[in-house]
Amino acid sequence: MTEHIISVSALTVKRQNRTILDNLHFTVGRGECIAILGPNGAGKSTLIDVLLGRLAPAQGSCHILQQQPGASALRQQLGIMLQSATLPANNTVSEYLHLFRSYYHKPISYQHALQFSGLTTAESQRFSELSGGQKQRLLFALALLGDPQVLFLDEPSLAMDAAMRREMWQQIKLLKQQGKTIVLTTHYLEEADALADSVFVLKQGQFIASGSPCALKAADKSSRVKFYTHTPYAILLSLLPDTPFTIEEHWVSLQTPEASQILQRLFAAGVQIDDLSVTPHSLEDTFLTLTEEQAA
Ligand SMILES: Nc1ncnc2c1ncn2[C@@H]1O[C@H](COP(=O)(O)OP(=O)(O)OP(=O)(O)O)[C@@H](O)[C@H]1O
Repeated sequence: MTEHIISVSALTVKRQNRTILDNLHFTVGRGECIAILGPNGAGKSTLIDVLLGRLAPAQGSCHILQQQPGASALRQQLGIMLQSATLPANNTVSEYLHLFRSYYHKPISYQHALQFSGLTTAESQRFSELSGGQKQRLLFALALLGDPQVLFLDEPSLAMDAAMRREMWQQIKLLKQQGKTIVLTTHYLEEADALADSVFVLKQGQFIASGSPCALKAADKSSRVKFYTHTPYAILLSLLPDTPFTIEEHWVSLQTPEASQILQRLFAAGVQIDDLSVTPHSLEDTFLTLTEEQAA
């Protein structure tokens, strides 16, 4: 049986009598990574606040390693990297790593932490002298210092360039293999696709979809079709009465589960099509479809 490191049941959170999280259920096993996705204001930070014991639920329960959120026994077991975190400007990378190591009973080695930070050549730089991405990398390394069982990563790769982001993804994958349980919130859907075993899409405090990134993408079978044509808008509209499409400088874009039927119809009507591309959905498309469907 899977060991549940995190279990959340019937969780409801209210602020000023307004329901912010509504009857959420989920579990996370050892070595699993879940990604919480959702548009602005969906309730992601609120959920993290509850899991960290900073906010009490109105109803339901949360347990992390069989403890209530906020329990002192959990402190050494959790690694937390929050989007809002910052550090005083004048201390160096090396000073921060030494200082934060001293907070833990069984910290990872200084060298190992430095490796996680990716700042081996910037050990003596002050926090204020680091780039946005380097600051994030340092905060990531600090979250790992106590060799935690559970990691909370809130927008971890914000401000990172593609190379730095991919390097951090590799490290997160290794941490999963070592059995760390990870709760990730991110706006980079590619990040959720690369790292998460399960994705939970939050909208107005409720999960509107959940599953593996593959399952979510497979459930949404539509593809994105794009082509170049000089056929007038009115003719395209008459051929595609039920398919929403956009046209911009002769480029037509549409999203449909029936790409081949639609293209056959256009070809049969003699529509001249150039530079055709039909691409399967990315997790981002699926996410947008889901959140737009709910809004509609
Ligand atoms: N301190 C607060 N008091 C009252 N309402 C709040 C408070 N903090 C957040 N909210 C409300 O709770 C809802 C969820 O906010 P939350 O910050 O959890 O969303 P989010 O998904 O993290 O958004 P974002 O992606 O923009 O960070 C929003 O409607 C927000 O206005």
